[in-house]
Amino acid sequence: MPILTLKEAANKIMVALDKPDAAAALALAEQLQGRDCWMKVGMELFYAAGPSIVRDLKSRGFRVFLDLKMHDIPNTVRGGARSITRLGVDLFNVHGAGGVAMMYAAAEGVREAVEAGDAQHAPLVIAVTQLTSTSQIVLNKEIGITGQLEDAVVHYARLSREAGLQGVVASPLEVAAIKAACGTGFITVTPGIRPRGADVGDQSRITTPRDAVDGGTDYLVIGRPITASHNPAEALDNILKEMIEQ
Ligand SMILES: O=c1ccn([C@@H]2O[C@H](COP(=O)(O)O)[C@@H](O)[C@H]2O)c(=O)[nH]1
Repeated sequence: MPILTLKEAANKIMVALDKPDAAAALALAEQLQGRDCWMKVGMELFYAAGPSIVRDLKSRGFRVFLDLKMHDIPNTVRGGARSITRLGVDLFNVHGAGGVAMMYAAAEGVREAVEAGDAQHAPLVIAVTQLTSTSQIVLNKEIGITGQLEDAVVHYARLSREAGLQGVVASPLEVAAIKAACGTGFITVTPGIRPRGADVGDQSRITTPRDAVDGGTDYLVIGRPITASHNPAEALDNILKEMIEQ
């Protein structure tokens, strides 16, 4: 794996701003300003703060991943994708379990918003494969999908590529298999990142930041190891240091 510069490493980090309101999220984002990382806005923050949080983060120079994991009938997802595209986010996601027609509708919604002149750029659209909190046992015994978890992830990755999406959300452990199946340019966005000794919490399929980089992932989604730290900027800097160490 080629050694990364500090800027390249920071560009790969998406900080999960899982905060209860805009004030808390922006206070945290400001502590991390100047480091070139992305901000990920998920359900907790978006449902509390609304679309203005995207504009607030964009105006501070951050790239924004809107992580709302749409999963609905194709017509509804198409409309959702149009609205999200108008917001100016850089990346958003849908659930691969919605199927090819639903994922295709998301991509269509993006095109429609851009062609109508409602958006300055087209966001990337990616699909969630299997949540990183899902274990092999839960997949087989509870959700009822048989076979290996990695195969289920690769199956969704193939479907999302077929639907014209640009990548997937998966664990760093599945990156090699996804790239082998869908090509190296197919984007992998990987939560389930835990620095050595960090609390695993509800995640199941995890690696360290360094192992994720060495495994070839494009983006590392990191929440609590940074956001729950008493010094988030220092926690992020330590992760960056680990990612670029020779
Ligand atoms: O499969 C998935 C999809 C999304 N996430 C999101 O990533 C972050 C991870 O936060 P941590 O605190 O580092 O666990 C969180 O916002 C999830 O909603 C995921 O973990 N797994």
